[in-house]
Amino acid sequence: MQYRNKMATTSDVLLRYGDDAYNVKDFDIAASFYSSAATQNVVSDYSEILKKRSKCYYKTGKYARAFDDIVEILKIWPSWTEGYIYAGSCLTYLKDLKNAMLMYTRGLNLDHGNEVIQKGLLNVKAKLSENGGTTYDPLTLCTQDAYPGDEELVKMEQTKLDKIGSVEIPEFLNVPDTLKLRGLIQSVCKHKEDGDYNLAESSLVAAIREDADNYSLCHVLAEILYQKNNHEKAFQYCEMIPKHLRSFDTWILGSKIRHALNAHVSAELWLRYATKFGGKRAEEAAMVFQDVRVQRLYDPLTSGTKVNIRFTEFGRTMHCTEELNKGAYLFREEPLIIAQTIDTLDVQACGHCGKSMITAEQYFGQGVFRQNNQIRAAVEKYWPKKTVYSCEKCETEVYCSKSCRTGAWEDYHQILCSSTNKNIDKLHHVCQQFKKLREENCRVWDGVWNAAFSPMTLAQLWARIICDAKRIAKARGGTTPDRRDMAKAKAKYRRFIAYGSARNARVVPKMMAIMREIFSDLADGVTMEITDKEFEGRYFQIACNIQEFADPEPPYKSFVANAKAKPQVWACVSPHIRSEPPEATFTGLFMLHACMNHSCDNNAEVRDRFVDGRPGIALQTKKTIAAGQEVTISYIDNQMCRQDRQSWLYQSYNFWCMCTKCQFEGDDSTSCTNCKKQASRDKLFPACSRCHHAWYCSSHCQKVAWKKGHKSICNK
Ligand SMILES: C[S@@+](CC[C@H](N)C(=O)[O-])C[C@H]1O[C@@H](n2cnc3c(N)ncnc32)[C@H](O)[C@@H]1O
Repeated sequence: MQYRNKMATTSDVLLRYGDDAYNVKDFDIAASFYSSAATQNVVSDYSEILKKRSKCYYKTGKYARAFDDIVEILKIWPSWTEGYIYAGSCLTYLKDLKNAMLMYTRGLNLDHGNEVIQKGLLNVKAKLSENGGTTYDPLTLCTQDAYPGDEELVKMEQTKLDKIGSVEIPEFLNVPDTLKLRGLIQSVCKHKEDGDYNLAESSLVAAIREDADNYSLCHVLAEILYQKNNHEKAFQYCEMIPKHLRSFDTWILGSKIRHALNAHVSAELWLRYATKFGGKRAEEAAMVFQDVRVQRLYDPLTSGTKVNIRFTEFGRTMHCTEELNKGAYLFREEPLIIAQTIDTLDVQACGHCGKSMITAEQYFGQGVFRQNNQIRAAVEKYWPKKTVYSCEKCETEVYCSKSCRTGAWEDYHQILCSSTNKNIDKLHHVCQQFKKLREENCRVWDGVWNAAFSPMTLAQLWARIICDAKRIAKARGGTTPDRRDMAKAKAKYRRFIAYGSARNARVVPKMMAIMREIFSDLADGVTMEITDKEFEGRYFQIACNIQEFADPEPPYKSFVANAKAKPQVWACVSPHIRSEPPEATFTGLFMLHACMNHSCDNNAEVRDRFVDGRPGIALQTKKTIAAGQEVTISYIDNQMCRQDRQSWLYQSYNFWCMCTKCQFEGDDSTSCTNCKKQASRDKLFPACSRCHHAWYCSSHCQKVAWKKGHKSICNK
C-alpha cells in the first residue's frame, strides 16, 4: 500500500458524476458519488443529495441505508409525505413492522386520503397478523463468538493473504484531470450497463491511476473483480482502502472476497466489523456472518451428499444441491450422542451404538416363550445369536461387542459408571420410575422430569464433553483439562440451536440437583459445573434437535425371514408374530439433521438406516425437490388438524408454523380461510369439497386461494 497525495474532487463535480451514473441506472456508483458529495460541507442542498442517495439505496435493496437517509431528511423537512411512504416501505422490507406502521401512520396524519399510505398500512397489518407474534430470531440465538482455535487459523490465513500482496500505484503529484476522470467514469457506467465487465474494469483501473484517492472507485473495481471470480485482484483493490475509510459495503465485500479465498475466519472478522459499525444494517451483516460461518462449519460435512446448509431468516436451513425425484436419498448420518428412550428400557440394546439385542423371550413374552416348545425350538435354530457384553465394572450397561464396550468407556461411560460415580444410580432409578409413570399415561413428573427425551441424554452430553476434554488435555501433554480444553470439547455442540421459553431449571429442580451431584464429584480433578444456564441451554439443545431412531434390522426381522422360508416352522410361529413388536428406540443428536426446519407439508422424511454398520438415519425425499429448494421434515404428526399442529409446534418448539399447509388450510367453518371474514352463526362457510380443510365465504375467495397456494396442499 502506497501513500499518495490527497486531492479532493469538488462536490459539484462529484454530484454530476453521481447524476450521470443515476441516469444510466448504475445506482451503486451513483450512491458512492453522492456519498462523497455529501461529506463535503460546501454543498448547498444537503437534503437534496440525501434524497438522491436514498433513492439509489432503495433501488438497490439497501433499505436500512435508504431509511437512515430518509430519517435525516425528515429531520430537516418533517412535512415530506413521500418520505414517510419510503420509510414505511423500507421498514417493511426490513421486517421492522411495528415501526413501519408508525411511519405510515405519521404520513397518514399529513395526508388522510393518501391511497399509497393506506395500502402500505394494510400490508403491514396483514404481515403482523401472519407472523402471529413469533419471537424466533435465529440471529440472537447464533452468536458471533470465535471458536476455539480461531486465533491460530486467522494467523495462518493472514500469512496466505499477505502473499497475494497489494496493487502498485505510482505516486501522484499532479491534480486529477477531472474531465478525463469524468469521461472514464462515464465509460465505466456504460460498460457496466452493457454487461461488459472487462471494459468496465480497464476504465476503472485507468480512473484509479488518475485519482488514486477515490476509494469508491477501488471499491467498485474490487466488486467487479469479485463478480468476475478474480478474487486475488479483488482482494488487492479492497486492501487499498484504509481501515478507517472502509464503508459498511466494503467490510461486506472484503469478507466475501476472503471467504472466496478460503480465508473463512478472516471473513468472519471483517463481518464482525460490519456488524459493529453497521447501524441499521447490522442485521444484514449479522446474516452474512452466520452464512459464512455455516459454510465454514458445514461444507466439509455435506461434501459428497446432495445437500448444503445455508443461513436464512429461519436460521440454518438445508437445501438440495441438485433436483431429486421422490424416493431419492439425500444423506446418511450417524448420531453424535444417543440414549435409549425411557419407554423402551425393557428391551435390551447396545448402549453405545443402539443395535437391538432384543431376546426371543422379550419378543414373544415370557408366557409364550416358556410354554411353547416349538417356538423355543425355532428360536434356537433361527434367532440370531448375540453375545451380550456387560460393562465389567457396573454390569448395568450392555453392549453388542467388545469394541462398543471399549468405545463407550472412552466416550462417556467412565463418567457415568456406578463403579466410579455413585450418584448415577439415582438417575437410573428416576428413569425406571418415570417409565412406570408414563405407562400410566403421566407425561410430567412434578419437579423431577417433564420431557419426552430421557434425562440420560443430558448426562451423556456432559459426560462426552468431559471425556473429549480429557483426551484433548492428554494430547497436549496435560493431566487435567483446562478451560481451553473444555471449550474445544464443547465446540461441536455449539451447532445445535437452543430455543425455548420455559425455565426448566425451575420446573425440574430435582433433576437439576441429581445432575449437579453426578457431575460435581468426578475423579482426576475434573469438574463440570451445572449452572442453571448450562442446564437450560443443554435441555433446549436436546429438545429442539433430538431425533428418534432405531436399529433397522432388529434380530426378530431375520428370525421372521428365516422362519417364513420354512413352511412348517412358519405355521407354528406365525400366530405369535407381533404386529407391533417391542422396539429398543433411541434418541440422538445428529449434526446435519439438526439443520432441517419443520414443514407440515414436508418434502423429506427420516428413515432408520445403518451407517457404517451402526444404526443411524437416512434422509429420503417424499416428493420431487428442485435444486436449491429447502429440504424440510416434519417434527410432528402432520395428520393432525391445523390448530393442533400449530399448538403442538408452539408448545414443543416455540414457533408458529407458517408453511404452505398452515397458510392455506383453515381452522373451521367460522371464518373464510382466504379473506378471514367471520361467518354469521346461522350461516357457516362451506368447506373445500376435496380436502375439507379450508372454508371460503365465496367462490371468488376459493379461486383466489386455490391460485395463491391451496392447490399445492389440497389432498383428497
Ligand atoms: C432442529 S432446529 C432446525 C434448524 C434451525 N433452523 C437452526 O438454525 O438450527 C429446530 C429449531 O428450528 C426452528 N424452526 C424449525 N422449523 C421452523 C419453522 N418452520 N418456522 C420457524 N422456526 C422453525 C425452531 O426454533 C426449532 O426449535
